[in-house]
Amino acid sequence: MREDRLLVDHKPRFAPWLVEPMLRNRATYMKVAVAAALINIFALVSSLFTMTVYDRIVPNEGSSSLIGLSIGLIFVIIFDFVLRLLRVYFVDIAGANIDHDVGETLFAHLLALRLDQKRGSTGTLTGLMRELETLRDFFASVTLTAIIDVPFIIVTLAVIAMLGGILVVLPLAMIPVVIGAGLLATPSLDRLSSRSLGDGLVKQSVLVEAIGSLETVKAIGAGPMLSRRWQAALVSHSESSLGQRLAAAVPMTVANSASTIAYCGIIIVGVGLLRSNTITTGALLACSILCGRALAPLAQIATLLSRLSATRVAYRQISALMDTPTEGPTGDALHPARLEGAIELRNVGFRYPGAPERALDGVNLAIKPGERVGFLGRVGSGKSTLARLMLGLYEPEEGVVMIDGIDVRQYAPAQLRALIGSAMQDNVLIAGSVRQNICLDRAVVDQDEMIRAAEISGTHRFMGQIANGYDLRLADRGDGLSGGQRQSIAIARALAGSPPVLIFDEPSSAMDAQTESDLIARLKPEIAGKTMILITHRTSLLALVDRIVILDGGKVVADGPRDAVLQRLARGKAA
Ligand SMILES: Nc1ncnc2c1ncn2[C@@H]1O[C@H](COP(=O)(O)OP(=O)(O)OP(=O)(O)O)[C@@H](O)[C@H]1O
Repeated sequence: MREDRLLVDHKPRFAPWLVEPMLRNRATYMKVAVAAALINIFALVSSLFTMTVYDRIVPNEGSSSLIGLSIGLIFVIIFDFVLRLLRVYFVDIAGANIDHDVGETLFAHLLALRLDQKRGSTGTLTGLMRELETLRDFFASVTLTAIIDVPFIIVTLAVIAMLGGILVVLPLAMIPVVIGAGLLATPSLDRLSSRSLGDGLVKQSVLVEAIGSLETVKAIGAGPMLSRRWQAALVSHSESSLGQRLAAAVPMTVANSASTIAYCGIIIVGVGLLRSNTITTGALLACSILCGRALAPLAQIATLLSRLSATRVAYRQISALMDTPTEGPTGDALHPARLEGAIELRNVGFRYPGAPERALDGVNLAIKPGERVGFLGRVGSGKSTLARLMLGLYEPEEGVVMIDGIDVRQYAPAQLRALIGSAMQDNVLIAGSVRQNICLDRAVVDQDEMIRAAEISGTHRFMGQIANGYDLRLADRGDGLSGGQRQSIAIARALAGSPPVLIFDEPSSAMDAQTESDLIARLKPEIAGKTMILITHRTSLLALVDRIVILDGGKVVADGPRDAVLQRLARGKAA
């Protein structure tokens, strides 16, 4: 038997992404527990005060004792007030810390997600991230301290038994009723919370789609279709939310009614005991006050149970996201300081998740350091896919992609991509200034380097002439700039820092002929000695390359020196 078979795959019951931040805050939660314990003790004190006043002070008209007791009680009330504030403060601090730590881990995980493992639309993923708030609300809620109050139910009941004897049966009998109602409601609450979350995610995804592409939605008249989707999502979400709230109200209402029944029962039975002189008036009053105190945590537990369902559903969803594999090797990743720029694909086959056909099939290519290769091919022939595999954004299903003779999967993804300047087809810009979009907070890109890259790409022409041009804030995804301007900034971003490998996917598709030919002239000296992958439909750009590869249906159908391949293409067309 192989050794690794002997190892049991131990999966912790509670995920470390949540447990570790909670443990880090245990000192704060301890303070909350101490405050809650003292609040419970003070609650006992105030009921004993009532009993003492009725039984000892009222019959004896002892004014000095009453003044003494009142002063003592004032101190208790002040302490109780301060402790209650502190309890809220500490719970809030712990909740905020947990929210911060979990949020950070989750965002880092989201950025490292393997693209082939990404499930759901952008809206669904953003909705899922919002579930963090449900977790935070739970850990930052004072209701959570009801758990600490639970052991004090026994203490309070013991005091009721001491003062009122048989009267303790009444609150005691209500405990299973409240717990039973809570337990009965839990399965439906779980189901409804889960449905409500799912409906909320659908709503979010319609919203993100509509807002993200508002211009297109209006231009193509997709508004009515999206409105119908939005209506359906609204109806479904409000139905499930209503059900969730109703199911949560049942145990809470049962807890309130149980408390009233126990209180009235204590008064009715207590009057009988009073007549038979079994208890004193003070004891009866103290018992009625304590009955409310004993059952209050149960009402809070009922509230907690409803929150717990929503929290459990959010936890499961976030856990599923956290369990999604991230990119990069499982062992120690390679962090190369520089790259030579050799790229090799050996028998590479690739299929997008769920796609019926392979996007790449049996691709073999060897690109030497400093070689500049143009990729041509029809729409959907696999050119962009090839670039994505070189960047390690996707892993091949078959074969291997190597950079400098090392499988791309062995590199730390962020480090590899820092050494490859890429301008992909959709050249999305990030909200922020033009400077931020070019520099991306990289230490290697200072102001001079930014301007150098911007001059080559042509960005300096339109940004350098506006006052504060580089600090011009771009809206979401670079809206507000023309397609060609966005492409120019994306090229500057790729060139900044002078990476040894460049991958350009249709870099000039939105540029006019003059802008493009100026760009080609400025790029020529810049790309000397660098490995370049240039995907294009424009023959003018081929002036930058010395070799051409043609793809068709995910396969290499031609590969050779630029002029020879172009001649063959021209002959083929002429024939
Ligand atoms: N994210 C994706 N998920 C599923 N299939 C995809 C995805 N991206 C591309 N494809 C499919 O993979 C195939 C190759 O696409 P690719 O984008 O590599 O083509 P291309 O040669 O770059 O095309 P174009 O010239 O239009 O940019 C196509 O059939 C396409 O439908």
